[in-house]
Amino acid sequence: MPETAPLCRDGEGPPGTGGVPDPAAAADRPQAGAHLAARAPLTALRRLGTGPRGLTEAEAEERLARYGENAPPEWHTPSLPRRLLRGVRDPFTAVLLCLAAVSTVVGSLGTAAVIAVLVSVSCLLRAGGELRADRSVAGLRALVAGTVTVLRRADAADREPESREVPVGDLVPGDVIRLGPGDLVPADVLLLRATGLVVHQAPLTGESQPLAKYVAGPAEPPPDGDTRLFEQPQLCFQGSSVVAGSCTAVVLATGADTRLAAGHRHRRPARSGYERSVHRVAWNLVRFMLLTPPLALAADAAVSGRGVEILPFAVTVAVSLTPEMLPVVMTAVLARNAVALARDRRVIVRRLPALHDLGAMDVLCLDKTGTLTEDRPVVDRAVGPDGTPDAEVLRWAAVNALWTLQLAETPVPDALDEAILRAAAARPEVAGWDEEHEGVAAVPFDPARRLSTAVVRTPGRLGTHTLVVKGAVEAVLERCALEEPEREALRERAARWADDGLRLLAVATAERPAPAPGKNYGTADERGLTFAGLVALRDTLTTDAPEALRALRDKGVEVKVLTGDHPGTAERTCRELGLDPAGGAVLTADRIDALDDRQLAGAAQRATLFARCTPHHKARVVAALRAAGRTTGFLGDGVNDLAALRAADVGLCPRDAVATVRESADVVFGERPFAALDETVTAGRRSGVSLASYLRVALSSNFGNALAMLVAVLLFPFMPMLPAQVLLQNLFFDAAQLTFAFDRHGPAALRAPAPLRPGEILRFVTVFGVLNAAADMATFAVLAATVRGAAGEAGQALFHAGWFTENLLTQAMVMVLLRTRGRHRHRGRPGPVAWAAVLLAVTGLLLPLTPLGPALGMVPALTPVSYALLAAVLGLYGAALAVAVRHYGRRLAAGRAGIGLAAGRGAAGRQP
Ligand SMILES: Nc1ncnc2c1ncn2[C@@H]1O[C@H](COP(=O)(O)OP(=O)(O)OP(=O)(O)O)[C@@H](O)[C@H]1O
Ligand SMILES: [Mg+2]
Repeated sequence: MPETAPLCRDGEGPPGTGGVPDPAAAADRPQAGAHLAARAPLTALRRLGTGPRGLTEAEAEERLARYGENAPPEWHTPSLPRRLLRGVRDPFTAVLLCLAAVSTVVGSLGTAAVIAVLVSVSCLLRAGGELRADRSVAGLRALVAGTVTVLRRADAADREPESREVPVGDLVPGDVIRLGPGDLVPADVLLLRATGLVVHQAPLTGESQPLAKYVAGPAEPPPDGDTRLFEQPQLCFQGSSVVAGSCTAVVLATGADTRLAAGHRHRRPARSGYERSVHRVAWNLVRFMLLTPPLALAADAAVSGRGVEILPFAVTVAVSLTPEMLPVVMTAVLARNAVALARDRRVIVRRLPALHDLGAMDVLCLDKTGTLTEDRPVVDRAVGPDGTPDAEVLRWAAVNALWTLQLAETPVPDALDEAILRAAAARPEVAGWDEEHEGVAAVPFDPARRLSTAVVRTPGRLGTHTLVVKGAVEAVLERCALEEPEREALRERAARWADDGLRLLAVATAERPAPAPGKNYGTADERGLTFAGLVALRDTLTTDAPEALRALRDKGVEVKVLTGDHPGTAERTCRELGLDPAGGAVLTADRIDALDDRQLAGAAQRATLFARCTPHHKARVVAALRAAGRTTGFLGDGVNDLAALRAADVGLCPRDAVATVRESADVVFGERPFAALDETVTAGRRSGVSLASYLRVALSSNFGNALAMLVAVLLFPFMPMLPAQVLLQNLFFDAAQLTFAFDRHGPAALRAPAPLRPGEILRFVTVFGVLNAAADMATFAVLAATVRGAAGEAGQALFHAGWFTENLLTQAMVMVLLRTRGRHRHRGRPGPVAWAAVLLAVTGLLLPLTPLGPALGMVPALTPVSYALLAAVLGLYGAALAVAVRHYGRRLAAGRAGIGLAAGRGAAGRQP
């Protein structure tokens, strides 16, 4: 806040009259355009058919029926047709559709039909998976749905409105609401009164700097037509969040009429680390796929010159390279784990890809107050400047708390204020504290300033006001008129108490002549204060935190604490949690300020505790950790955590977090966060490991096959497999791969973070794809030797049957062997993937023997010798795979990198 920021005076805002309902005006639905017209509060209230005392219950009910629910746009889940359409936008689907078009043009209608079936099945399965996941989360949405403080009257005769909490969805135009720090602006509103209000409008404007909002005084000219809508000081919009201060406002537009809803229709959400990883892998494949048909044609032209006759085959090779089921398996893996978390642990994953990021997370930053502690502070003692108990200190602290609450009209008091008010009410020695003073102005607590200030009339002294300031010890002491040694002594006393785990607030006062009418108090008046004393409070540790954090560290997730509190208090908390902050130095905000981003990246990795952080510091530390290549999670609950939560790879919060935090978090815990943290991380890792093993298997096998077929075109005067055969075996393989969504993993696989690394995956796919192609070449050699005797068509049918069988057998083998390394494998009964592999192998062996075989152009008439040779090729391939997996896994482990084959750490999607 700038030094000259005004401390708002009481009584600012519209006069408490008017509000005569104007039914005619109320009848026209308030549209977004009405915002601009509605600058003067009184006019707006009249046009909305309401008054400063809000609507009656009956009016609100009638309007709710008329305007509908005030649902934020992200609640509107897309319909099934829209989901299906979205599936078509996927790059693989797009390529497949192109290939289908080419097939149709060259008259290969069968191929086109098979591709159409593949695309439809994939889109349907994917949309179904998403729908299921959305439904399960929607069921829990009520659990985290926000409420808002609204002023309503029982009936028109009722003069005084009652302030009560209603679900955000029940808000209607004309409602008068109150907002405080951490609240999400639930609709488009016009301010009636505001005190130190600062809002963050990034979701609407992308502007990261918070903006002050206020009611322009009657003397101030109305903003001119050029002032952009979002910059108008008297308007706040749905989707913005209150960073500091408070206000009373009238609702102008709700639901689909808000600016956010209007903008939402045109915006695409940003990509997460996971999406970037998958995207990179996908585009590399697409490039290769697009290259395949021309490559096949060119190769053929060079060798045998069959021309367009071979085009259907070339298209088929490209199709066989496509992992059609990739989007399906990806969605299914994530959805299945998210649904299980919602059902079993009441954990809501609001953004599916966040589950992968959670599994990749290798450092978790935690807020202290309210997350690691209960945030139910109790006043322990209040002492004067000399360190002896002094009731006067508690009295001033209570006066500050009461008047900041009253004048700033914050809907809910913060925990420290509540504790002070409770203590003052219970202690006879401060009796009467709430009647002696009358408040004049106030600035509510702001985590960046770490202060709250109230101005009250001084009893018995007309024309004199008393400024009462309370806040963090350092922030208050630096504003007090004290000699340096004295200030230092007070700081030291505070540090000693903080070491005992006490939370501290300093209190100071100053008498000032009342300013002339029209002049306001400014933050510059908070200088030269008289130090009154300290209030010490106790807060208890969340009982299940130590155990949960230990479990997390055992799983390779580093834990760091980022707090706005005193370093001493925070250090004590860390020790009680079993985190040793002394190992790495404690970084305080002033030290963080002294470091540039690069230095901070190093320092942030070493430190465990970061104290006296403002919201900005918390976000900087998180960003620095990410820049250092760490996948960073943030768990917090307060307004001061919002920026950090947004800066993290994955943001987590408890259910009772402030509304803005809940709306920004990727994962919301429905019950105690620490009770479910371990399982949530494990679910994330399970997703990551499943996805990585699916990608390894599907891509290396497809790549190997495509490579082998391209080479075969060069070597043989006939096609190594007919298009229909390729497509059919592709279909079988795809179906088998769907089981990856249900894959099980041994505990060893889940012991370390499991990020998807596109670079590693592509390298793996290249190595194992070439190995796979080599096995296919060996198969070709055996088959070529076998069919040498059989002439023409019959020989080809034999060749085709042989390769069909061998190919499905190798794919089955790849499914089992490339999934996970030995000790990471699930022990016990074979899982769904193993069963699918068996089924695939059996299909490969038996299908050519059924009537379908000859219908597809396959005649299995291999000699026993050929069978023996093929078995040998298969055995050799299996052995080579096993050796390569072991070798590759060890190399990866040595390089501290992993794609689920080995333990590793690092950021998903950010390495080259
Ligand atoms: N209502 C209040 N009035 C005056 N000072 C306050 C108030 N609430 C907090 N403070 C002071 O400001 C400091 C910073 O508060 P902030 O809310 O940023 O973090 P915190 O609650 O201490 O810790 P955490 O970041 O772990 O939640 C507190 O440690 C306290 O000294
Ligand atoms: Mg907190």
